[in-house]
Amino acid sequence: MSATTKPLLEVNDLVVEYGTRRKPARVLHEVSLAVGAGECVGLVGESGSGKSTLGKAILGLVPVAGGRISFDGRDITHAKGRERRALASDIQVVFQDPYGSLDPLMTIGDILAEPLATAGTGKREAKSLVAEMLDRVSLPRNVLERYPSEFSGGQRQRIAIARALVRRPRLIICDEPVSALDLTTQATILELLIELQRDTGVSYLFVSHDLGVVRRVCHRVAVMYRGNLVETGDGEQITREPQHAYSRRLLTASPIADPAGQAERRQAWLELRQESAAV
Ligand SMILES: Nc1ncnc2c1ncn2[C@@H]1O[C@H](COP(=O)(O)OP(=O)(O)OP(=O)(O)O)[C@@H](O)[C@H]1O
Repeated sequence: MSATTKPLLEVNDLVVEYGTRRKPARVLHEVSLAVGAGECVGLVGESGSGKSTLGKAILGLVPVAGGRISFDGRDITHAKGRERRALASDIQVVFQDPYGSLDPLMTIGDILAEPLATAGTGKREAKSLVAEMLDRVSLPRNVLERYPSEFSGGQRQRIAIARALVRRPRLIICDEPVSALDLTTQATILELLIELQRDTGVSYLFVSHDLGVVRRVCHRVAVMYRGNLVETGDGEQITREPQHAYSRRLLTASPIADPAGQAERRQAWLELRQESAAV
């Protein structure tokens, strides 16, 4: 991160513990990570390494036992109540399971309008924002009266992405957003996420156990192992010369997908960052 561009999200020495006060189980050990404006940072690691817990801590869904989380220079580590609700305008999430994350009793129209109603957006403006989001995720307007059960996994994930985007957040935590989908659908959703980032400048913290997926969409990659962040770098570099033994193992287990595309995407982001620093 250059001195001229401050990261949008900064996590410093973050500690999260589950269990009880008497018998705490530490699952994040002083984790530090930064995500710049318009950047996609991938968080990879095996199951149980603490990736989702880090995402949840940023969203305020688990208590923080130590360290600090800042968003746009503001300390949000222990934000609660009104302050936390207001943060929903800036930080949103897309979960892994497009079947469980959409309320089956709500129409798509209501699902997409709900975050706007919570934010106090007027009905007319909400209607036009919802229509715009449907266009962005390539869904027709006639889905509004229908229910989640009428859609495929990929279509549901498009709806979940539209819902995350509708308040125009600056950061989306994507928690394994494609791992419940078949390979072809994975590819189209990843393309959609890349395109949306290019068009809106939103940042992503992209959680995945799949290094191949992360390399495809992310400018930088952070590797987690047993609650520790063991390595951060660009995907190219981690693939070429992994520093940590665990990264080497992760690499051996991952098919290498599109290294040229990843390098190109990182370069584009670096150029964008330089341009915005120069303004
Ligand atoms: N609510 C909870 N209570 C107690 N322990 C938990 C809780 N949630 C997660 N853990 C434990 O915390 C550790 C980290 O879990 P976490 O879900 O963050 O890992 P992960 O890397 O996201 O794994 P996965 O890829 O399987 O989702 C694991 O050991 C898990 O068992």
